[in-house]
Amino acid sequence: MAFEGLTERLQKAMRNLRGKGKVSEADLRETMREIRLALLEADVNFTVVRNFVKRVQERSRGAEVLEGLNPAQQIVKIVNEELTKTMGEEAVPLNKSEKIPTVIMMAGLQGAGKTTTVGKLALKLKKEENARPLLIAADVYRPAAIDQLETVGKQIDVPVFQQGTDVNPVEIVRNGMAKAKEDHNDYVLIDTAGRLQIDEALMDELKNIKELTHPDEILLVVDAMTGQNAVNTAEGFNDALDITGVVLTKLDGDTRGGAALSIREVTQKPIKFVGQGEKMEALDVFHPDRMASRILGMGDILSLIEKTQNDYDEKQAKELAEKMQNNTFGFEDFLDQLEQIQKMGPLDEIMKMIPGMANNPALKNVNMDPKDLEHIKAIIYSMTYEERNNPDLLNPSRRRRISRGCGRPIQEVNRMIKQFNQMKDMMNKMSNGNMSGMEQMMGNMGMDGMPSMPGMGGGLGGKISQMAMKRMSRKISKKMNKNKRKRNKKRK
Ligand SMILES: Nc1nc2c(ncn2[C@@H]2O[C@H](COP(=O)(O)OP(=O)(O)OP(=O)(O)O)[C@@H](O)[C@H]2O)c(=O)[nH]1
Repeated sequence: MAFEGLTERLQKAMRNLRGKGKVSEADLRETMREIRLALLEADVNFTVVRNFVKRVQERSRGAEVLEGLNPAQQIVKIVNEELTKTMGEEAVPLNKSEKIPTVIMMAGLQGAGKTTTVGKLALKLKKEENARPLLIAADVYRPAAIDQLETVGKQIDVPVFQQGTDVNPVEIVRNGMAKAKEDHNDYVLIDTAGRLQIDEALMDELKNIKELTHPDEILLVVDAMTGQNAVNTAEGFNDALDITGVVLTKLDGDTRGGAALSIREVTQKPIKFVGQGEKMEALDVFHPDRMASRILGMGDILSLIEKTQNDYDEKQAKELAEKMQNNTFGFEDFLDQLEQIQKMGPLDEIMKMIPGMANNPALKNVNMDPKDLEHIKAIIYSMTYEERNNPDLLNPSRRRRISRGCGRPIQEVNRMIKQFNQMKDMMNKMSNGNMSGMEQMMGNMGMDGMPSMPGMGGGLGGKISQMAMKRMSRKISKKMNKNKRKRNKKRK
């Protein structure tokens, strides 16, 4: 799971401050030492770590006294804000040309995910802007690369311009650009060659393509799993090409966090997108604040809502919310959800976006590996219609019948039903305004045991969660209104 170690270590560092009315200089030094080690272990660039810790330490010392926040809560808030700042404050949109086509040149080392990202970005533009992109295959050194781009193009139904491997790449790009003008494509995405390492010949070729096309974007694709190497690669490409942004791929893997946290500060270039899976849909805009929350294990509810909004219609979402609230969520709905979730990406990543779930031990028990999904479906298919809609009917003899029907062991049937009930219970609590998710988050952050706040469930931590909830609900309603406006506009 991405950032797992870092999240745990940062939470542990801040837990040391738990329950302290006043943070002594020694406490602060110890916490900063832990934070520094956590970041270094996550392969964050040394200078970035030094600057980060210095800023957090300075701000924590002179901790601006916020009404209602105790020192420990303030430090969590400072760490969150500084993590965000390190990654660039705000999401940076794609540069666009006033005249079509907008030219996006994609660069990166072999295997970083360049070709895949070209396809993902083209699909995103097509879906979100109704764009008509053209992809140009300019990697002539590996015939397989051209085939791969052709396959991607077919998959997303976007044309690919290619001239095989015998024509000079700059010439291919020149011809591809002419073709795009002729066909009035509004975007051109150029898939350039990759090498195992940065070399002069490659850089010269890329410079020539840059000179020819004056791209609006030069996006460097780097593999998040390679940590410091990704940062060094970004530095090298940036020196040669003056890139305009970075796409960080494979954030769905168990990357430690080094690349995400270092690239912006080292290169001064924004991370614009993140790749979070192999599927064509798995490309998301990079939001530094959401990534900071995710790293701190505070969840990323906004991205989760966006993901669901992309895949659900409003009616479905409303029905689901009602079912959660009335506790009438049954196995039929569960099947629907499983299929939706399968489309969104790996389940553990989705769950991590829910506040408090990142390091939740319960999550480790929610055993829904994609390969188990078919078994889960088989179990549900062996239930009668009544049983699916009223899981309380599932007594031992019915369970044995289901087990025989689907050919899965009874233990597995029992486990699945138990997990389903746990999930249902959690959904019901969260949707009925019982802030268990938020409480858990505060618990993880070492904020439990604080005096309880009137109007918020018992025994939870202080004002910061109230503030976070308010901010979050403001953001959510803003986002939903924006999406509504977009939809209305589309309808017109
Ligand atoms: N899990 C995961 N895999 C990814 C992601 N992006 C790309 N990949 C996979 O990484 C592998 C390499 O991706 P490519 O797109 O072929 O890489 P490339 O940079 O074009 O490589 P060359 O064509 O060899 O220069 C493929 O198996 C992709 O499916 C991602 O965000 N997550």
